[in-house]
Amino acid sequence: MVYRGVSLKEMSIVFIGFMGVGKTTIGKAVAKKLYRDFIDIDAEIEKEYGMPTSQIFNKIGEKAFREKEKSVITDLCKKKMKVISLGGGAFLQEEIKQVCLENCLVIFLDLSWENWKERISLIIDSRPVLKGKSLKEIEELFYKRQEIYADHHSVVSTDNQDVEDIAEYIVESLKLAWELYGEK
Ligand SMILES: Nc1ncnc2c1ncn2[C@@H]1O[C@H](COP(=O)(O)OP(=O)(O)OP(=O)(O)O)[C@@H](O)[C@H]1O
Ligand SMILES: O=C(O)C1=C[C@@H](O)[C@@H](O)[C@H](O)C1
Ligand SMILES: [Mg+2]
Repeated sequence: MVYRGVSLKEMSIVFIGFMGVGKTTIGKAVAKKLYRDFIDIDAEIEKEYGMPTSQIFNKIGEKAFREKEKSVITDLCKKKMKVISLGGGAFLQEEIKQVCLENCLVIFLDLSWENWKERISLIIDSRPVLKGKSLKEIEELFYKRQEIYADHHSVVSTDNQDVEDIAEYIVESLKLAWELYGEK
């Protein structure tokens, strides 16, 4: 399969999903196993502004963050052979969704609410969107956000599995797809 001159095997892989499901952690592990460059979109934005996401939200505002998120993703997802982890809110923007689905293999990392809420203390301080929200409000956001992740090429359930096992499963699935549908 070749699309716009890019073979299935060359296509960049994009991870999507709610905050804290493990896009950055798993993306990094998958990139290492595939000997590919890893790009974390939040880290790219933070590098450009020279400050962490919470400060960008506080000092410059969410609107500017979202604009930067769109331009960074639009540029980077056209590159080949990368593993790219998006921020949890990136797919709120239709343009981002379209450009990723057209140029990359989009993998949705799915985690149940029951498993997700065990992880809250690990991420609450660094995710401005969660700050000041009650557990009930976060649960509502969690379920509402599932709609934006519904458009993807593949889904991987990550409940009760460690990072290494998930990354290994993804790499093996990719190799099978490349073998079955890749050009000879
Ligand atoms: N499979 C896993 N099992 C246990 N802990 C995990 C797993 N995957 C990720 N974590 C932990 O959960 C936390 C959040 O992971 P990570 O930063 O990768 O999430 P994310 O999806 O990139 O979030 P965001 O959308 O906010 O960027 C980290 O502390 C990470 O170590
Ligand atoms: O889900 C979200 O809206 C966000 C997730 C993070 O990855 C960051 O992109 C930022 O904190 C916003
Ligand atoms: Mg991340």
